[in-house]
Amino acid sequence: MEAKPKINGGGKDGRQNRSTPAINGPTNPMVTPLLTDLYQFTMAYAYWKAGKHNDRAVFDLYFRRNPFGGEYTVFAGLEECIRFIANFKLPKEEIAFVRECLSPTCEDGFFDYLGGIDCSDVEVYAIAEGSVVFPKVPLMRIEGPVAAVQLLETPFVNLINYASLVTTNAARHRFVAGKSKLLLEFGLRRAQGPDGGIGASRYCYMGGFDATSNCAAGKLFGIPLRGTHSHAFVSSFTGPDEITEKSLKSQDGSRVCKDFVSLTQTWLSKLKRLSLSEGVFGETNQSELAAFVSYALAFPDNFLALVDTYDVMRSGVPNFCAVALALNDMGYKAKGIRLDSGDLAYLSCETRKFFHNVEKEFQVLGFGKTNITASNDLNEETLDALNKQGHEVDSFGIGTYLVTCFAQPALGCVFKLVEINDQPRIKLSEDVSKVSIPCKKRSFRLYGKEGYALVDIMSGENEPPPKVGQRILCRHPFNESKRAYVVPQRVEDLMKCYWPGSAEKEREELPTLEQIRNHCMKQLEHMRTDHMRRLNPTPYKVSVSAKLYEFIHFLWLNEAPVGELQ
Ligand SMILES: Nc1ncnc2c1ncn2[C@@H]1O[C@H](COP(=O)(O)OP(=O)(O)OP(=O)(O)O)[C@@H](O)[C@H]1O
Ligand SMILES: O=P(O)(O)OC[C@H]1O[C@H](OP(=O)(O)OP(=O)(O)O)[C@H](O)[C@@H]1O
Ligand SMILES: O=C(O)c1cccnc1
Ligand SMILES: [Mg+2]
Repeated sequence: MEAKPKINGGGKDGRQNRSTPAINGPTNPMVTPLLTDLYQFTMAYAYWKAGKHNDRAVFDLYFRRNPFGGEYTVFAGLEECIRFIANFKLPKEEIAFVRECLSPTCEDGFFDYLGGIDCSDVEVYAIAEGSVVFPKVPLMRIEGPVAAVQLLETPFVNLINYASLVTTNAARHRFVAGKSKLLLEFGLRRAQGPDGGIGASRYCYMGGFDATSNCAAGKLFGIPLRGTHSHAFVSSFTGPDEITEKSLKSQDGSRVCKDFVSLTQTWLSKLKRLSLSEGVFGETNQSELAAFVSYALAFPDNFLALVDTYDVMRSGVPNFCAVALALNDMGYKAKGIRLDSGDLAYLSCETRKFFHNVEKEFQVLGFGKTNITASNDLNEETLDALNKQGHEVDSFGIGTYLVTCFAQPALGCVFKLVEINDQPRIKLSEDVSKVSIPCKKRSFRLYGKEGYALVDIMSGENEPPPKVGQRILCRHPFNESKRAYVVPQRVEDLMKCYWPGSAEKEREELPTLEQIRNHCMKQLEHMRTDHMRRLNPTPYKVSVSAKLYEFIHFLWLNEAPVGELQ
């Protein structure tokens, strides 16, 4: 079943002028400045008390490891961050609550200051939403007064984490399913709450799904809506006698079939008599047939049937074909079936054979190609297994594993201070992968001769950018021996300004969901397949310039105390 929702705008203002920032607030009204960790407010107070709150800070938002054992991630959630920052304001009631939560010794002046924060002097630079991204490279750089930017940490990380994780999950499912399959997101009932459900539908679409069953997401974001019907519909019928209104007007309106139930029964008998069905089925379930007939009478243009309530090959598929052939007599083309249990490879192949036989025996052109949708706890592994076995499924309905990100529940984005008052800062760790990369940086993607991305490189903000045709040394940020020269054929400057604050810069327009999705699909198509494969994918190289490398290690040694052996 297909529905075409009206797109209600989704808050795209399409304007670039900062003086008219008509950016809607976050999709979820629960996203307010209070949706943060208490320590952001306690730190804000301590910054304020120390007279440090307006120190100019630079934070990077990035993740450390790709999810799902893969070597790529899709960046998502940026629009929501910009909507949040564009409308950032602590109302009186929220300030009163913060006052209650903090120590009674906190001075009044701080709460006046909190009420005045509006992010008009915060700058946000980011990689385009829907881009393929890699560990350690900043997805976003947030600059501004340290206390204000600190308040953005938790909501920003929250808005990016699940969005990027589920978009990546969707992209991975798309990669395994292949381009030609229709992918339907069916996860709302299993998602982590209403926001998880709405977010999943939006970001799965971004990551390459074709449609969702979630009506609210269809209305909010203009995502195509699709659906079939459930087992309850089938089992709610007890037999053909239940059907009282049996007439059906033909598709062109020229004829009326007074008893569509009888027409279907006639077709069922013909199917039974066919040599093709010898031994395949005897008596089909008549209550199932009644359900299918009723559905066809309600939606003659959109007839589809869930065929596994009783027995797929002995009842569901023959019953479907009987109704579909009766509809064909009346000028309608049946849409297809859904399989929701059993061996989906085997059943889809058997069903396809049955459809082809019907086409041949009754000369119904195209019947063999009738759509087969499959669902039932599908995930990357089961899709991969079906591919290996060979199957005849055209569309996959995927819920639980997709939207809950069952294979990995969090991406692990972090928000780290990299510079304050023009002083680069570093966070050290015993675990090298957790050492932050200091400095206000720029990042570039360098493309090779064959058009594929070769490496991402970060450099200090004032370093000259890499140039096409000019050899540049790309160094692993922490491993001295890992380095390579690259002569880029194309250089892409990854970070754009999405919120200029008080800087005299153009604000990047927020693209529509459809544009982000297209960008995402294009980016994934241009990835080298060895980075994309499921088993042992090749890591994509993330590097720093020679100068930044030297500086990281200088700062590292500078900040790390020398141990003493006794
Ligand atoms: N050919 C196949 N190869 C690999 N996995 C499959 C194949 N067909 C189905 N699956 C998966 O196997 C699992 C079967 O689920 P389960 O064992 O619950 O049986 P079921 O078909 O749902 O049966 P029931 O009707 O009893 O619920 C699902 O996750 C499904 O996606
Ligand atoms: O399997 P998922 O990937 O989560 O896809 C969504 C599932 O939701 C529906 O039924 P539900 O699971 O509610 O009931 P069922 O398992 O008894 O069919 C549908 O029939 C799918 O099986
Ligand atoms: O439309 C469907 O078939 C559907 C929707 C949600 C969950 N399972 C199936
Ligand atoms: Mg199920």
